[in-house]
Amino acid sequence: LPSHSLTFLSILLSLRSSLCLMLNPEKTQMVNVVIRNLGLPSLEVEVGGASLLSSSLLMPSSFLRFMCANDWMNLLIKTQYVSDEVRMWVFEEVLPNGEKLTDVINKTNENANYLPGIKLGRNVVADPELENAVKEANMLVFVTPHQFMDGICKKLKGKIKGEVEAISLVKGMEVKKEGPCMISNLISKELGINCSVLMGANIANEIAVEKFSEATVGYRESREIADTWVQLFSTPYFMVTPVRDVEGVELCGTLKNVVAIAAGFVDGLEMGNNTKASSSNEVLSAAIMRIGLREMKALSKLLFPSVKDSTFFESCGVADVITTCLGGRNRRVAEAFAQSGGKRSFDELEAEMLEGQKLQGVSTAKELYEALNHRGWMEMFPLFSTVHQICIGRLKPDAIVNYRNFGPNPKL
Ligand SMILES: NC(=O)c1ccc[n+]([C@@H]2O[C@H](COP(=O)([O-])OP(=O)(O)OC[C@H]3O[C@@H](n4cnc5c(N)ncnc54)[C@H](O)[C@@H]3O)[C@@H](O)[C@H]2O)c1
Ligand SMILES: O=P(O)(O)OC[C@H](O)CO
Repeated sequence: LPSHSLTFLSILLSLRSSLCLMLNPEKTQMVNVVIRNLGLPSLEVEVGGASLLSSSLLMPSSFLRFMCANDWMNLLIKTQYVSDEVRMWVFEEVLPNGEKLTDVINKTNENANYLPGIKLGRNVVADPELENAVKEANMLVFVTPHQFMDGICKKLKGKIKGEVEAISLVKGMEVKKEGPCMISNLISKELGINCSVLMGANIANEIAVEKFSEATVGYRESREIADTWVQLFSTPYFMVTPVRDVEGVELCGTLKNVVAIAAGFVDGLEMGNNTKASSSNEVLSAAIMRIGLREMKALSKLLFPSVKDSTFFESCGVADVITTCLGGRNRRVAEAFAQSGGKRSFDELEAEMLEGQKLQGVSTAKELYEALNHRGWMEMFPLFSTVHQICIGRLKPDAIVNYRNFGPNPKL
């Protein structure tokens, strides 16, 4: 698998193969949860055991569960430090040898599809039954490609009981008739529970090898809940900062994927050019990142006036834009798309290059385009709208460097 498949903390939420961690606070003094995105990265979480888990806000009972599927989630599942059973919801797949993915995980402690070579804790149990996996949960972590979240929430509706807190690592949005719906909102509305978010510059394969990185927890009201998530995910090499701005943090994680597609187009346009001048490419990439960040901030504040400027300087903001535009899957596949002159479709390239992992930026660009169109904001966001039009073949990839479209916009 491509190393970055770890899909970050989305681990916690992605449903490709979801996970549930069940921790018994009475037995657990210190819980270290290692989260791995699809292939490499791992995120270690230290939990102040009893004190954290017995927080009245979070856990009337004693179960912490992670619902995730793939990369990111699998990192979390490297829970050899968790004393009790860890249940992980896994989107069932049949491997080429005919075995079920969940059987293989339970037999070998390895996710052969999305995290090969990494031993999960012996207490990790892969569960293909979504409802069973979340039973008795009072902390839920969602990490799944955003396109599956609506279906997952519908299946879970009415099944989540009691005092439950959720956190979403999913970078993406749903567009409903009434406008864009952030995934944390979808979870809150469908399941009737509070949902925080965790976003940041987190390429799975780098986290897998425990390179230092940061993330931002966006919370709504309770600092106590935010601190609990921060404690849960923080490790010496994974620094988590709480910010009271759920929408701002989540929109950063969502919109940066569209900027990364634009950055990939720029890189792809250079391919085949023997005189490729890295300096000019860097200049162009920097321009795309700056323009993208400006559109991210402007749109976020238009949608939610409460969004804070300072959020864009957290890991979820400028850092994730840089990381994804330099090293993410969205950038890589968009580069291949531009190299083909737009002749190969994103679906084809995704299947060929990502081996089961899912691109977020292309569908988000479409959703964004619909939302901008619906509100009459298209002209205010030329980068966002150009990306979608290139993706569907209405414009050629080199439209991304039509700087006249991206000049100063007094409305932003
Ligand atoms: N990989 C990273 O580096 C990374 C980092 C940060 C955030 N994220 C975010 O995490 C989220 C999940 O991304 P990912 O990279 O872990 O996933 P992915 O892109 O690797 O997608 C594959 C996952 O989708 C699941 N899946 C496939 N079909 C499904 C279905 N019908 N229903 C439910 N699940 C299905 C598979 O089981 C597998 O776990 C995304 O929002 C992503 O933006 C990823
Ligand atoms: O590989 P990408 O493009 O999905 O990006 C992964 C993460 O979101 C980077 O923070």
